[in-house]
Amino acid sequence: MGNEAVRVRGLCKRYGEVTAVDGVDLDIERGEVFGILGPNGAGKSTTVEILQGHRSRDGGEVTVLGEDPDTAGRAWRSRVGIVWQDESAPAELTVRESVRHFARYYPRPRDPAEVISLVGLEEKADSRIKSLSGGQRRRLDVALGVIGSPDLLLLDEPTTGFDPAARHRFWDLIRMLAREGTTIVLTTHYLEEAEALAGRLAVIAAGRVVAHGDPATLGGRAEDRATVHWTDPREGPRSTETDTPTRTVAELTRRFDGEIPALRVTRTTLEDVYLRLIGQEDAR
Ligand SMILES: Nc1ncnc2c1ncn2[C@@H]1O[C@H](COP(=O)(O)OP(=O)(O)OP(=O)(O)O)[C@@H](O)[C@H]1O
Repeated sequence: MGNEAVRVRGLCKRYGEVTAVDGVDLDIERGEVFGILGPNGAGKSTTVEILQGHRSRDGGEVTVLGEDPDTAGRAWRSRVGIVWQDESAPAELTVRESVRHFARYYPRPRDPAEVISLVGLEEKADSRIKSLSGGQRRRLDVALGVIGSPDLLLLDEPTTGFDPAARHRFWDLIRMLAREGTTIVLTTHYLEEAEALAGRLAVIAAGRVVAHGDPATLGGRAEDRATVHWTDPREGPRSTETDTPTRTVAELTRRFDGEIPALRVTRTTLEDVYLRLIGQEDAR
């Protein structure tokens, strides 16, 4: 076994007539932050649940931290942190009680107070879970996912319902865990989140990987032309596509003899590329 945290070959999963996962291959290195994108119903959660060992598969090979999640035991489970789409910690417990409770399941847990602070729930530490807002509840889910100092953290839509500040705090937490060497696999519908966190991404549509790579070059993004936008005092807003935006800006600088009104240079966003990839799939 090499440096791989996750190796998946030809993964298939059916629910009755529905083929949810249809031949997925994934290679995720130890220490990577790996993002899985895709539309609703693409098969992302099913794939992550299979990696977690919480769902059986109909075909293919899966190795997670060197073991098959279908047969791996307690020691393996303690090395894999999970953030569910809907966690069900007992509603009557307080935040602090539940984090301490879950810490006891692990051989080398983090400090519960530290984890509560890392997810920004200090002020709610003594509140009962049932009194938390949706976003606070989700932050608790993240706390329960990281309390065991996992080697691999599997997060299914971890920031759904987070306000912008909580999302940025979560990103800081993920970056800290990544620096410590934790491998992180997360699904998300927020493309700026994928771009902020993931070193590599896979886009899944209709149960298949339709593209994978780093966010900067995914789907040919790096080869796309730039667009230079400016406002001409007589003609109004103008823009031009170009392979040489620096030259275009230099020409405009000469034309305007200095400052170019309302200058902007844009490139294809990850969202543009994603929608293009998904659009191609829809057209099939
Ligand atoms: N327990 C289940 N029983 C039957 N069908 C299921 C079950 N779970 C998922 N499916 C179906 O499998 C397909 C993939 O679902 P999955 O939840 O893996 O998608 P997803 O990419 O995570 O979607 P979302 O972004 O909406 O969370 C969908 O068509 C879904 O309806």
